[in-house]
Amino acid sequence: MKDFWQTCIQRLEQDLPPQQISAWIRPLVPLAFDEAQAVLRVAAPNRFKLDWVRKNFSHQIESLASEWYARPVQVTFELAASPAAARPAAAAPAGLTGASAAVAAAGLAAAPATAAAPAPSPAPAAAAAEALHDRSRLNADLTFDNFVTGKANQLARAAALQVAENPGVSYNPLFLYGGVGLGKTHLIHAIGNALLAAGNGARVRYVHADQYVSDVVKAYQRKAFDEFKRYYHSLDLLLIDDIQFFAGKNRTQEEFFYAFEAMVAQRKQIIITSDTYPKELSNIDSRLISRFDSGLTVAIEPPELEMRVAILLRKAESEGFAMPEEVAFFIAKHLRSNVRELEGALRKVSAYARFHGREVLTVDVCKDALKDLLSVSNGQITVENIQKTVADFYKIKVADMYSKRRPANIALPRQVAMYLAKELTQKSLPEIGDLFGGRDHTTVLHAVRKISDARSKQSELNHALHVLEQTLKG
Ligand SMILES: Nc1ncnc2c1ncn2[C@@H]1O[C@H](COP(=O)(O)OP(=O)(O)OP(=O)(O)O)[C@@H](O)[C@H]1O
Repeated sequence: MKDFWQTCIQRLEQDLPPQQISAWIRPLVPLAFDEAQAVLRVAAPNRFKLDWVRKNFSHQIESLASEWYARPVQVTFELAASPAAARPAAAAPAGLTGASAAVAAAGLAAAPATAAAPAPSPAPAAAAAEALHDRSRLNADLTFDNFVTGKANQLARAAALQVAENPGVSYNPLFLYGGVGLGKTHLIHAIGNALLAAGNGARVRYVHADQYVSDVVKAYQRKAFDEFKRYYHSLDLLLIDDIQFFAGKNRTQEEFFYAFEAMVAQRKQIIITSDTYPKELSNIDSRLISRFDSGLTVAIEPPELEMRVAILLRKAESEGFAMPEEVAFFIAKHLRSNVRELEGALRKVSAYARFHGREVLTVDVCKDALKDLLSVSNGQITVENIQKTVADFYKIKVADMYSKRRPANIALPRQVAMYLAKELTQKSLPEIGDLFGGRDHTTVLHAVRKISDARSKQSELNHALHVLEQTLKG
């Protein structure tokens, strides 16, 4: 068993970052392998790690064990100091269920010394870890392990991992921005969860910007600003989601400014998410905007096709739902805007297949299940629609799209709209020119080339185009 465990760690080291190995895998202790039942018992040091490992790594460990023992092996996890781990295993202890009970009843070898000392349950360390976790308001399901990576988010993920490993040191603040449903919230929970799991008692708090605003209001009403300040300033990691909701909330912005200054001065980590990059935030104090931009600002882009397929396959697998690749490709080709939309589609397809008793999921079944979603996403995009959306986005008048005026603040949006018209509609260059106030087709061609070239070099323009495409595709 020891040989297996060593190999298992080595194999996991090839797939997982070192931080995850030291946080999750090394603290585990293999207790015994029951030959008759093909069950491997593994102890985790506290309840939090136990739940996490069971949820995120049991699958990988099980398949490695099955490979090693050349038959299907079940892995069960238990608390290291729990009576189950300590018992010499003559009879199943009360409260144990399923495989653990079977294993205990089957009579296993005595647990190793680390796990053998009888201890009162629950272990104090586990209780403390749980309490920290509850206070943090983190969702334990959102981890690095189940965050699918692709071109669209690899930078953001790398920065997030770096910050989770060296909080307060590498990038402070870390500012993540991107459109709806692209995984910003997921990623910041993953950072918080990783930090908690490292088990050094860090004080972590996730808060949505709206909640922070209402905390400020409550502190104001109760005249409890000192307490409010003490709490926020004492955190080691503050994760604040959707900061654009601070717009126009002056008192909130002021309080946040003080919290920000205090935390950064003490090398406490702040991570912020937003739907746009700092300079584009409206109604936010310029002092704050410059602070937001003073660490590392990274975009999360909408996922590309391959990544959308990978997300669908991964999510289907984790829900025990068999999805053929061609079905995943079909969904991913039609639903392009964000991950939340993909999750919704997956739920629909799986419910539909279950309801109609379809065991084998085909593209036709999928078309039926997603009829509504697909008709919306295939809705016609018109040049008029593009002109209006782009004008709103850049805060100019729609009439400027056809006018002959050429100041820079109008010329760029107009070129963007021409580019999108070429990309998203079937119209020819002369037809697009006509719709832009009777311009020549070479003007349109110039705009298309210019924007397409600029988008590959300027990440802000690229992001703006993604947002516009997402809006237009609904
Ligand atoms: N790369 C990814 N891998 C796996 N799941 C993802 C990924 N990106 C997003 N998700 C999932 O998609 C859903 C939406 O993501 P999330 O809530 O993090 O988006 P968001 O960017 O914070 O959006 P909003 O701005 O609307 O709050 C979540 O269930 C999340 O777990």
